[in-house]
Amino acid sequence: MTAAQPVDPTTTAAWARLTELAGLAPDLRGWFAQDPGRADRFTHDVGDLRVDLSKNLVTDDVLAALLELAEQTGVAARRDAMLAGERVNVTEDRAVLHTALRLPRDADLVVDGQDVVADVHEVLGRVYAFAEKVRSGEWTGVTGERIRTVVNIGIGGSDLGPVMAYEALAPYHHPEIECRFISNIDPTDAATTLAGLDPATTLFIVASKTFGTLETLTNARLCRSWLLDGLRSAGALGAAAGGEGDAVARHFVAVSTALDKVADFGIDPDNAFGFWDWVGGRYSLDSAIGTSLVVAIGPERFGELLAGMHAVDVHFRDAPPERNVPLQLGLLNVWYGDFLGAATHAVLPYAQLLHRFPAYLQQLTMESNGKGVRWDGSPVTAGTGEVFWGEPGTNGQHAFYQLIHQGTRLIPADFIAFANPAYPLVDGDVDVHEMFLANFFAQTRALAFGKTADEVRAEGTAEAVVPARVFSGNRPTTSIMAPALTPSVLGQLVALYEHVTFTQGVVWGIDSFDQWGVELGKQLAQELTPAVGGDADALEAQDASTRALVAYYREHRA
Ligand SMILES: O=P(O)(O)OC[C@H]1O[C@H](O)[C@H](O)[C@@H](O)[C@@H]1O
Repeated sequence: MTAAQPVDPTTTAAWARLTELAGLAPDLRGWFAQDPGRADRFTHDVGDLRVDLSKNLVTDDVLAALLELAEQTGVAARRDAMLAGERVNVTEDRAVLHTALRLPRDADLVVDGQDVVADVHEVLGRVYAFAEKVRSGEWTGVTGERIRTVVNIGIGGSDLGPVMAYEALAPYHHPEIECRFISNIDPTDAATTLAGLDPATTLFIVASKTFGTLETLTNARLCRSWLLDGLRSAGALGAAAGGEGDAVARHFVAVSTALDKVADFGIDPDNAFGFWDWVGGRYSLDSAIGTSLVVAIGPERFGELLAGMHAVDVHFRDAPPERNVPLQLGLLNVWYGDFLGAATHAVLPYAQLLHRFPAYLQQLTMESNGKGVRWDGSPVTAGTGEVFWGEPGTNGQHAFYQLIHQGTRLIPADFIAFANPAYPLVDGDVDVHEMFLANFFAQTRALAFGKTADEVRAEGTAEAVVPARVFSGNRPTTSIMAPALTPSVLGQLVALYEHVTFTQGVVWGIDSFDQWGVELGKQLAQELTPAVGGDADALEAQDASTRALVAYYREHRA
């Protein structure tokens, strides 16, 4: 079964009610002053995450209307359809089962007669066995030396998730193995990432769901040449019994749903780890796409990441709407985007280790919900897909927070922080992490409650400067805290945002699991390649601007 027709959210009674409520002026100062239970009532736990929604621009009435909107647009029914393996990815006619990747071994899920749980755990077992061999040094390169560097070659979902999680879990890395990541087709990426590496101790993981992505296959070929040239000039290629083939077999593994193409590339199918078309690229960190991460942190820790994700899946499935955190966060995003005019959403981790988390979320949220048609092909009826962006605190404070505090645009922000630092350091007798957290608490407070003109005057400020120093407040934030950034907590955060994204998509009637919008550029790049290379006819077929740009390139290249 595919999905029911999307409901037009703007025709629901809840939408009408929300439109009315959007006309009321927000008043976080007043709401907190009059309602001592507000912080408590708007704070929920999901797994190890404490999520405080109370500094959002919502009243009980708004929240109730948002929950009605979810009901009237069928969020729960579609969630259940997704979890059961129905083909909710309508435009690609596929099931959407990233949640199956973290089901425990004894769970039950049969889709189209296929035992999905058994399939998932079979591949997981192979990935774990491979990772253990690399970690223990049993897996060697052609010269018999252990692997010291793992280079993941992938892009989009085959890069952003693994990089983000590798960076986030630095304290859990194997001490003798470093992972690096090549994604961009800019040759600088391969050149700088490979610089200083020893081919004899380097292992490549070519990660591509389709195994047809130009960037990844080009980079994989560059790396293969680098490997073979390096081994040859070190006189090491002769050590490989099978010559080049054996070297590639010892130094290249692949992750893909297209195992036939992996074999065509020359990678031994025994060294390939599969996954399934029901895993979207941006939802694939917890599939074999995470192999580099498994090598880095080990199977046990990766298992904790999966368990953390599963805990949030269970919450999303079972928690009642009044306590369902991903559901409420998704609805809040709809509230800000469609009723209060927000076009962007900041994600501000107060954890340096999460420095790639906003970039990861950009693909998850924007490739999922940046759509103008609904899953039945009709145009969307409301604004969709806000721009996600962010940087770790406190760096952002000294850069763009000015605009969040005093600018004319509403920017809802998620603040993420941990009670325990990854690296506790003291400056004299000051705990630096405490200083860091004080900034997190201060920012969310300043944004919510601002500073009135009278408060500014009371500090003795000259009248002419008072307006510039006033903070309006009523700038919404969600605070997410956890005891520490463990693999489980990272998994919880990822699953949380996956379900936030899903919720928004359903309200808008969007297929959050296709990405047709990336295709045109890819197609035109292929068409343009001959023109860039000097083919006059191909150049002639271009528009005037593109012709001139290509001509500029050809005139100026060295
Ligand atoms: O994993 P691959 O098949 O190589 O795809 C890599 C990426 O490129 C595509 O164009 C999509 O936009 C992404 O969703 C995908 O993650």
